[in-house]
Amino acid sequence: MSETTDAPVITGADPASFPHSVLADRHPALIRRVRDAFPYGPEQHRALDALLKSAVEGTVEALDGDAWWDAWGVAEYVGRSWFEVPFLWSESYFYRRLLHAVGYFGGPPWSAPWQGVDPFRPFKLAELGGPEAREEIAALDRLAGLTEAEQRTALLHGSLWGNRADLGFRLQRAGDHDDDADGAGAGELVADDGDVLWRLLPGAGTLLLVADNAGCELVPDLLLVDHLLRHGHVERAVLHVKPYPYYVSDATTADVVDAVRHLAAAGTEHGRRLWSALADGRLALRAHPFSCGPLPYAEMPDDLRAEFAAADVTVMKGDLNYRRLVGDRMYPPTTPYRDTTAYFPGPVAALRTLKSDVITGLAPDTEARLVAAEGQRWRTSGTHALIQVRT
Ligand SMILES: O=P(O)(O)OC[C@@]1(O)O[C@H](CO)[C@@H](O)[C@@H]1O
Repeated sequence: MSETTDAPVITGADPASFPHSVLADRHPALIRRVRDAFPYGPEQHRALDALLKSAVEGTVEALDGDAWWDAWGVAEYVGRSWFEVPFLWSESYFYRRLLHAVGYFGGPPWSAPWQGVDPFRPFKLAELGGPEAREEIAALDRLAGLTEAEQRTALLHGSLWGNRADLGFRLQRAGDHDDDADGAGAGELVADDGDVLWRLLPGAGTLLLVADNAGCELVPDLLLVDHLLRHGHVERAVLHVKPYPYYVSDATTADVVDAVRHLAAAGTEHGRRLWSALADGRLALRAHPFSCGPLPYAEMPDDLRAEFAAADVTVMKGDLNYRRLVGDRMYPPTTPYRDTTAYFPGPVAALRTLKSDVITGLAPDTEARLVAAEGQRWRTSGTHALIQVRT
C-alpha cells in the first residue's frame, strides 16, 4: 500500500471536523437561503423540509426514479448516516437532493414549471452586479501598462484568488462572523509552480480548463483564457463547466454566457474577443456528466480520460476539483502532488485556495511554519492558496 491509498477517506463523523460543520450548518443555511430566494409552492416547501430533516438527522435514501444518480453508488450507502459516508459523496448527494426538491429536474414538461430554474441564480447574479465584479473590470485598465509576462502572471493570480470565496464558503463565514477571506487581498501561496505552468504553455495546442465558480471567479478565468489565446500561448481552449447547478456557485453554460455578456456590456475588448473565440471554436464549452458526480477523478469514465489525455495541459480550478483530483483523503501534507495525480492522463495543474482539509505537495518547512502559526486552521480558512503542476 502506498501513502496515497493509506490516507483515510474524509467523512463528517467527527463533530469537531470541518466536514461535519458543512453537513450540519452550511447545508441547512443553504436550504434557508434558497427557500427565501424563490416563491416556491407548497410541494417544494414540503420537499425542502424533508431534505432539511434528512440532511441533519437522517440517513442516505435511494433517489426514486433517478437512474443518473444510481450510477454513482447510492446503493452502497443507503441507510447510512450522511455523516459517516465519504464527505465528497455526501455533499454531492445533498446538491442532487436539493435540485430534486425544488423541481429542477422536472418531469413531463406540462407538469414541470420549475424545470431548469437554477436555485442559485439570484446569488450568482448579485455577485456579478456587485462591487467585486466592478473592481475586476476596473483592474483591466491597470493591466494595460504591464509587460505581457507581468499581465499573464497577474491574470493567473486573479484567476487563482478568484476562487477565494465561493458562495458556499461565504455562507458559512457569514454565520461564523469571521470574514478573514471575504474581500481580503491575496494571501500566501503555500506552493507556487507558476513557472512550470508557463513552460508547458508556449506552443501548447489545447488548454483544458476545468472551471469552478461562476461570477467573480469565472470572469478572471475567462480573462486568463483570453490572454493565452490572444498571445499565442495556446491555440485552443476548452472550458469544462457543470451540466447543472452544483455546490452553490459552480459555473454552468448559462453562467459563462452571463460572464461574457458582463464583460461585453462593460465595453471591454476582452468581452468581444471571448465572444469571437466562442463563435469560431478557439474557445469551446463542455459539460460532462461526471463533473457533477460524487467521485474522485481517479474513477473518471474513459471518454473523459480521453479528453484530458488529448489536452496539452489541464488546469483544475478550485477546492472541490482539488479534492477530486488528488482524492478526498487526510494525507500527510508532504505527500507528493505528483504521486496523488500519477493516474491523470496528462500534465495537470491545480489552482486552488485552501478551503478544506485536503492538502498534498507541501515542503516540510512550509507545513511546519503553517502549523506553528495557525494550528490546522490554514487548511480551511481560504487565506492560503497554491499553484501545483505535474508535468
Ligand atoms: O470548489 P470551491 O468552490 O473552491 O470550494 C467549495 C467549498 O466551499 O465547498 C466544500 C465544502 O462544502 C469545500 O471543498 C470548499 O470549501
